[in-house]
Amino acid sequence: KKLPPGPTSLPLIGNIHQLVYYIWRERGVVRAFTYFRKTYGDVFTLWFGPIPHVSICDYETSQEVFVKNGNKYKDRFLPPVFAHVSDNLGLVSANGEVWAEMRRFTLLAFRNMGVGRDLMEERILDELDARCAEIDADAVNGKTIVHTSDFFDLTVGSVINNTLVGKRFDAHNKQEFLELKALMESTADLFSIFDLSLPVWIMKTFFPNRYSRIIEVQQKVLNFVSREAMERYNKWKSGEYTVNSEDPQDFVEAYLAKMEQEEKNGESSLYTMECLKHVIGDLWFAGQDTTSTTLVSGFNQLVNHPEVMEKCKKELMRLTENGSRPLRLKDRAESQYLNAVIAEIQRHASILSVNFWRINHEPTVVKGYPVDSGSVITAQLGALHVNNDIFKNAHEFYPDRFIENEKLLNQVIPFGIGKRSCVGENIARSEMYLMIGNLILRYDIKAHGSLPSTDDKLPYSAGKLPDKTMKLEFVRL
Ligand code: HEM
Repeated sequence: KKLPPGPTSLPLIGNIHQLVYYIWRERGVVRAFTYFRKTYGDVFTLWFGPIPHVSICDYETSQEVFVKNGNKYKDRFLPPVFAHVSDNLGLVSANGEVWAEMRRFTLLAFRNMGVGRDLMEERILDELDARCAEIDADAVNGKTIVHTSDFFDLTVGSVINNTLVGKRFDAHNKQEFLELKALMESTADLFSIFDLSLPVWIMKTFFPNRYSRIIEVQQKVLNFVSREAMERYNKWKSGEYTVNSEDPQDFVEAYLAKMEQEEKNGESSLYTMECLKHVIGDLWFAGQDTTSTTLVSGFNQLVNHPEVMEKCKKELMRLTENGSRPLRLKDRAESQYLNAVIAEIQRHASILSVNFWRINHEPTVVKGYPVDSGSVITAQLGALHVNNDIFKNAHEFYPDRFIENEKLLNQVIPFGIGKRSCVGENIARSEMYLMIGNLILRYDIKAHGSLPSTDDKLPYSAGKLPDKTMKLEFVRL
């Protein structure tokens, strides 16, 4: 096989033994990738059993491969059990026509719902106002103590739910959110490395109980997350509810409007309720924990760097005439320091230590190396964000690096790159800007008790996890 360089592989197991060894020696997955990058260059190959995985650890090559030649790398490479469970429906785990159609539709629906602009801004600010009212009501001697992770989980979950099915979570239906969150988390414990590598027929034949449990939990999650969409669909079919196709108020209404239109045209359609269940599940799953985790990781950094928060506050006070109005998305052009702080938060949070894989169906060339078809390829975002050649003293939390060199901002790509990059990027960027900015503007914020750790709590796994034990003290200004 023609492939970029990498450690010598063994038959059957490939480089798995070296990978395990270097993850252990370097004390983490991202550090092991950094070791391979330094040894073999920005593009290297690791064989996971019989399949070669090409990792790209620099921005320029990622841009060349996934943007300029993006059409060649559109398909996700999925563990067999994932492909089986998703049945090629939805967004994250679908490929081909279904994925392309659902992605196009989702981006259009988000745009029509005002994502990145005024309408979405209102939704986020309303949510934040409601949560801040709770903080203020709970204040004792002017101070409120809040569990950071619970706070952002609910705030972000509420924005997503409101966008998807038009319902926010508050004190009355918080239990519903907690149930959904617990269900989502139960799927994370469902798959071991072992399950991910087995062909489905082996699983069905030799581990039928495990197989049934995976299917059962997946169905339970999808049914729960899409229950309101199903209710509305049934009401629409029985004539109890009319779809507002001119101005859909949420994602489900936009989808039902599309179904109605396709039904009228009398063509066979990809827009089925089964597919909607998967799309909603994917948007919920990919959108809630990612954003909330980034915000928690960000506030862990901020309370450890009060001087950064102070500098932000000064900038935001100036932009909002001393806090007499909320910070808005239109302020982004003027808030260079807050923009730099968010970029530095995302660079450190960089939630995927191992990014999703794509498959190349035809022979290509990557950074001058020929790559045969059938390889698996990805931009390793975690390793890319700690590259000391690009981000000097990468381990330091130093937002000013982006003020000193604005071009560095482009090199931070936490939402991935190219055709399969994050569809929720604009929502997440709006949430982070408005939530971080307006909280700093409204409150003096400190850690309650000892300062949180800024280390990754799961360095040996595919995803990063910040210290989620921290509580924040809010004092209204
Ligand atoms: C800070 C928050 C977020 C981060 C860091 C993040 C990061 C990512 C990354 C790295 C990918 C994979 C890109 C690739 O394969 O190259 C992705 C995909 C995706 N994200 Fe996000 N995401 C965030 C928020 C959201 C939100 C708010 C939503 C939904 C509203 C969302 C929905 C999705 C979906 C559906 C995909 C799959 C896209 C596809 O396969 O075409 N994400 N995200």
